[in-house]
Amino acid sequence: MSKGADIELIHVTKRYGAALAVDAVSLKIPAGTYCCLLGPSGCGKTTTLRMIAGHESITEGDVRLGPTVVTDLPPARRGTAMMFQSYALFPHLDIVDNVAFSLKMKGEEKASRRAKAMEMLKLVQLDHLAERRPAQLSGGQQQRVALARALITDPQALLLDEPLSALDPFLKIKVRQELKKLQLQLGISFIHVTHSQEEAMALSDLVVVMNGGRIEQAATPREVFNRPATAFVARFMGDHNVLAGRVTDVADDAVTFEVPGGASFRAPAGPGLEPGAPVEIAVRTDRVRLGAGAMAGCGLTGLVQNIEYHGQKVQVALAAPGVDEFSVQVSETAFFEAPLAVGDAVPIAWTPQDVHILEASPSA
Ligand SMILES: Nc1ncnc2c1ncn2[C@@H]1O[C@H](COP(=O)(O)OP(=O)(O)OP(=O)(O)O)[C@@H](O)[C@H]1O
Repeated sequence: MSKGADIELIHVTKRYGAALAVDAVSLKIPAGTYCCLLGPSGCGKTTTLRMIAGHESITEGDVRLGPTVVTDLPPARRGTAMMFQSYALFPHLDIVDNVAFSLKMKGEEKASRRAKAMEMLKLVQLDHLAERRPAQLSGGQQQRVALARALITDPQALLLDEPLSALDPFLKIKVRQELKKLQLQLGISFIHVTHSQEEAMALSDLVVVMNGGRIEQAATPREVFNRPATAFVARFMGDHNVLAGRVTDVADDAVTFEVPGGASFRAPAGPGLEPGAPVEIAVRTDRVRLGAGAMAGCGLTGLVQNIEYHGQKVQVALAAPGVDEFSVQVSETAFFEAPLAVGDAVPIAWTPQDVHILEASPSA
């Protein structure tokens, strides 16, 4: 059982003068969820997080935590806690006093607040460094102090703004695992802002992909990866080819569509797919077959532009008529059974089941 509360955003909008930073965003984050707000720079994810925390006023709409509308409450009275990107530790205080600071502000007496701070430091495995100052800790350790300091207020949700961005790649993965473990242990929601799709996929129960102040898709990592709602999501998550074409034929269970270069493909039928309708599709780069392994019928031939060796996989970039960029991921074994070179012309194919039809973007 989770002790946290559901968080709900109801048509939340933020304007800075004439600029619309967040545009009528509605989202429900069930209690006990690891949620990542994911998107490119400027998409409104930090502003959304800050509005949940109460560090930014809400122009229109409401934020609810459990049964309480917290829209007009100050940060300390919302039941949320925020961990800042910079960690914002006090350099002149030792680690215990840094963690205990918010309890001091509430007037809690010294022995009791230091005891609670030590408990929090144990939780993040830093109790052995309690007497040190922030400057005497590594980046990863400072980050754990910041975590302990946010958690000491016993929040119903923890808000994290790019918590891993200052760490080196090795530490990033280690701390990421610790964050996930801590969230499961505490049972409260963590809402984590990141521009890294890899980070969001690794951590989340719920990935919220934002673009231009709006939500493009909010779903599990698997759903977002396998069934990206829009071309933006497919491109942002990566490992997908996005093709634009036009429907040429509609049967009961399948449609045929054509890309500008003349190649035509079949895909599962769907609503709104009338003859002549423009359509955008996504095909995972690891579902495409090349060369002798490619089935007949697609009629697309690609010219190899670039080959990158990635260890387990080899990434082949191709150009084809009517298709600007096309990327295929081949297993190392398959690639070296029939190696390709830059300049080779090679048949490309995939099955209709691997074609995913995309919707129009809400921010388009
Ligand atoms: N205080 C402000 N005044 C005016 N515009 C702002 C302010 N803060 C943010 N914005 C604008 O609002 C939009 C959303 O900003 P926000 O910081 O939420 O984006 P973000 O997705 O978190 O980006 P990043 O990854 O770069 O932090 C941007 O266009 C930004 O320029």
